[in-house]
Amino acid sequence: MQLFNSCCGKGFDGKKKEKEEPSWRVFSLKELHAATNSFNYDNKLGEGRFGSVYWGQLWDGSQIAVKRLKAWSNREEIDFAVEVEILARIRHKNLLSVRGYCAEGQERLLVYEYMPNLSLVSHLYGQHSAECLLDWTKRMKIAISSAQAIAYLHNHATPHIVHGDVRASNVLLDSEFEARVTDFGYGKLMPDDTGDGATRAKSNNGYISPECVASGKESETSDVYSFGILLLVLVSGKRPLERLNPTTTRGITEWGLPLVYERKFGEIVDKRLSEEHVEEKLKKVVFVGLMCAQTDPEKRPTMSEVVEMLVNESKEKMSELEANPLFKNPYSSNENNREQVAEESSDVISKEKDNQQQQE
Ligand SMILES: Nc1ncnc2c1ncn2[C@@H]1O[C@H](COP(=O)(O)OP(=O)(O)OP(=O)(O)O)[C@@H](O)[C@H]1O
Repeated sequence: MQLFNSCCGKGFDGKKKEKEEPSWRVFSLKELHAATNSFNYDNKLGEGRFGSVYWGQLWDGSQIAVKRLKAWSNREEIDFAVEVEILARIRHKNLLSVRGYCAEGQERLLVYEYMPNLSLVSHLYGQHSAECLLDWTKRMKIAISSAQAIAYLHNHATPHIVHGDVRASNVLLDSEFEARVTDFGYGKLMPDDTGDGATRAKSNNGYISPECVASGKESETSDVYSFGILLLVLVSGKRPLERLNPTTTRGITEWGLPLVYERKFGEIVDKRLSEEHVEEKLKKVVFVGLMCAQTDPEKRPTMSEVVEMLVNESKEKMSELEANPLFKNPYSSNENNREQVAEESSDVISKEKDNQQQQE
C-alpha cells in the first residue's frame, strides 16, 4: 500500500478546509479496555495478519471494532499518529475509515465502527454461509459500491491511495448490507513482515496480481487485478484458489475462463442463488471480473472504467464487452480439440506454487 501526493493546506477531498468536525480522535488505553472488557476472548471478532480484532461498546453506546496490532512499523521516520490521521480523513460512504487510535507504551490500536454483518467472507464461506443472506441484488450492490470505493481511493482521495489488499475479508457489510471496504493504506503502519510469514501468506492468497507477486510492488493496476478476483468470488461463491489435489491448486480465473469460452454461465454462478440472477447481469460481472484479472496489467481497465461497466445497462456496451477477444476460445476453430482446450486452459498452477495456502 502506498500513499502519494501529500497535500498541504487543503482538505482531504481536495477542497479548502473549513471548520470541520474532526473525523477521528485519540482513545485512551483505559477507555478501550473498558469498551472491550479488557480484550476479553469472548469479544474477539477474529484475527488478521497484524493482530486481533475485538468488539467493544463505548460509554455512549456506540459499537466499535478495535484492532490490537501485534507488531507495527517502528521505523523512526514513521509517526503512527500522523499516518492514522491521514487515513482517518479519507471519507467515502463505502470505505470503512479508521475512527481513532491509541498509542500508549508498546500498545498500538486502531478503532473502527463495528460492522454488524461482518465480512463478505463470512457470508460466502464463513459462519453465515449456510443462511445465504446475500441474494443477487445484494451482491450486485456490493460489487458496484466496493468498485466505487476503490475508484475513490485511486482518483479522488488525497493523497491517492493504492489499497494493496483488495479481497473478500476486507469488504465489510453494514446493517443494510452496504459494502464498506477497509484495511487501506496500511503500508507505512505495518511492518514489511511480521516474522511469521504473514506477508508471504498475503502473496499466496489468490488475489495478488502476478506482477505484484514477482516484484512486491503494489499499484493501482494490481488493485484492479485483485478486484477482478473479488468479482469472480462474489458471483461464484468459490475461493480464489482451489486445491485440486495435495500438490496442485487452480486459480479462479483458470476455472472460469474455459466456462466462459463455452458460455456456460450457469456453471459459474453460486448454486445458492438458484434462478434469481439476471443472465445478462451475471454475464457482465463475470466478463468484467475476467478483464480485470488479466495477466497483462496494460490490458486491465481502470477502476473508474470498472464502475462504468458495472453500472452501464446498455445493450451496446454489453455487446462490446462480449466481443472482447479475451472471451473467445483461441482453439475454437478446431472443434475436435475442445476437450484438450479445456484441459490446457485450466492452466493448473505448477508445482512451484503448490505450497500456496488456501486462504480466502
Ligand atoms: N469493523 C469491523 N466490524 C466487524 N468485524 C470486523 C471489523 N474489522 C474487522 N472485523 C473482523 O475481524 C476479523 C479480523 O480482521 P482483520 O482486518 O484483522 O483481518 P483480515 O482482514 O481477516 O486479514 P488480514 O489482516 O490478513 O487483512 C475479520 O473476521 C473481520 O471480519
